[in-house]
Amino acid sequence: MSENPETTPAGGSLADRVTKPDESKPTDSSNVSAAPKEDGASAPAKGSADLEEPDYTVAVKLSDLQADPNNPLFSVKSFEDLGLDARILKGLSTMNFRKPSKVQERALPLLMSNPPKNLVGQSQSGTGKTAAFVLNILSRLDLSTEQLQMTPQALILAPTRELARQIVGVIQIMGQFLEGLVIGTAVPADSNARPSKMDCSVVVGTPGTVQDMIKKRIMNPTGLKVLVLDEADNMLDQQGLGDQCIRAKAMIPRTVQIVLFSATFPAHVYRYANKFAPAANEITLQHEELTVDGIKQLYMDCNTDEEKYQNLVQLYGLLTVGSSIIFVRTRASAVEIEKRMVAEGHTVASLTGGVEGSQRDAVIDSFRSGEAKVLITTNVLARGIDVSTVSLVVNYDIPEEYSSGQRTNTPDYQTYLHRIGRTGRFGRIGVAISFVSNRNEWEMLRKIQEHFQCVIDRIDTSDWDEVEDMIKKTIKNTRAQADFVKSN
Ligand SMILES: Nc1ncnc2c1ncn2[C@@H]1O[C@H](COP(=O)(O)OP(=O)(O)OP(=O)(O)O)[C@@H](O)[C@H]1O
Repeated sequence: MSENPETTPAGGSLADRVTKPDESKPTDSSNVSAAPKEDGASAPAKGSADLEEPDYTVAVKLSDLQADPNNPLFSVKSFEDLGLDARILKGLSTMNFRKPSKVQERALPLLMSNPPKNLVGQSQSGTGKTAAFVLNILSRLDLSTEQLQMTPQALILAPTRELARQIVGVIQIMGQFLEGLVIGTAVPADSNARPSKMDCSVVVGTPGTVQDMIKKRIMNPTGLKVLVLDEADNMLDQQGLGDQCIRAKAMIPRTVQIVLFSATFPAHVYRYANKFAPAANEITLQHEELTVDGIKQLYMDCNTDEEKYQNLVQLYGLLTVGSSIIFVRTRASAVEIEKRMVAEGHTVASLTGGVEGSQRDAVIDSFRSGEAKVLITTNVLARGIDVSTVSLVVNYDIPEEYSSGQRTNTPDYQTYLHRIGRTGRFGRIGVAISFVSNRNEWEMLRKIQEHFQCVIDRIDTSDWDEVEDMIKKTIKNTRAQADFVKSN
């Protein structure tokens, strides 16, 4: 069992309802593009197909990547071919989604066929799994009466409040032309807030809060038709979350379509996933297929912990080229590094599970909007978070497996992959740098390369100008495979 030092606080009680401003009219586009800034994924505002990064050299267009059969974004069909409702197609077009990705093209027919079948779906980070499950849900909703609009028909569970809020943002935009669609967010409340009833068509939340709401009859589960677990391997495997998911599932109709998605499904969780979603259709990958070509993986030798810090400070100028996420092992070191860097005049923010409720929302929102460009965090944000401007990820500490609360010196392969996957989203280019300061970390890095059959190159820190040049050059190519393909 992989146990992260960070877990989502469970059992909060606030329902944060998001209701359409005017049910009779589709939300206007100014409202829509404002939404991701404060809440949802950053990409839908501009659309991944329509990068506006004028300073950067765009070497390969998204359409080229989507035409390459070896690319996870490849597809032969169009969204129209997938039989989606015209109002949903209109939502996709405002997001600038021109063609489905491979996982969308494969998953949607399996998800949308009748009678509904369960699905266990795997695809690389940043390849559009969210749209795959959201499109199925939107297609299955019956919003023909007010009562139906106010009764949850689909439930999406995610491991963190940040991811739940992000998914709400995606549904808001994708479903903006569906009259009567009401979305509820079920995440832990600030301590003084009162829960409001989940009178909505779709609920997105963290498992502890959802379970609590069903128990307290704040949420009525009897009309549910679809249950989605995003980051399903983590949800089923992580201490606490797994039990909460099972209890939530026991409270909802047995007839629901169960959909599990993740970039990773380690073997022991996969077997369990098949029990959770019986007789499911499956879309799976080999672990050598899991790394994303657009993410350039590097490492930096640091002799001591202090040298890790000094290298981070040296990198600061690069961290702010786009946006960056620094992953550390513990909440305490996130806070410590933040304090030290701020005291030295750098602008950084930190987000850990030690912070709660709306305070956490304020930090992630300022990171999404670009106000804060460097975010120091723990594994709490390793999964799912989609901020398209993130061009650099730093593993200040290499992610490690825990056993009975103790470190094991064994790399946490899944977390490594999810962490680096915060960059290089949907065909973009990103850089991931791991700091290595002792023999154990070196050994873990070696195992990671072996496991994923990938090469992690060393950065020579004897000449910082050169380091800067190399990283900048990589980051400035916004599309995956750009340089790698063209220069070879
Ligand atoms: N068909 C599409 N065309 C253009 N952009 C897309 C398409 N599908 C998804 N995207 C964009 O790609 C980005 C990544 O999508 P998403 O967050 O769903 O990835 P994911 O597979 O869930 O990744 P992770 O495993 O990290 O959670 C998002 O910004 C999304 O808006």
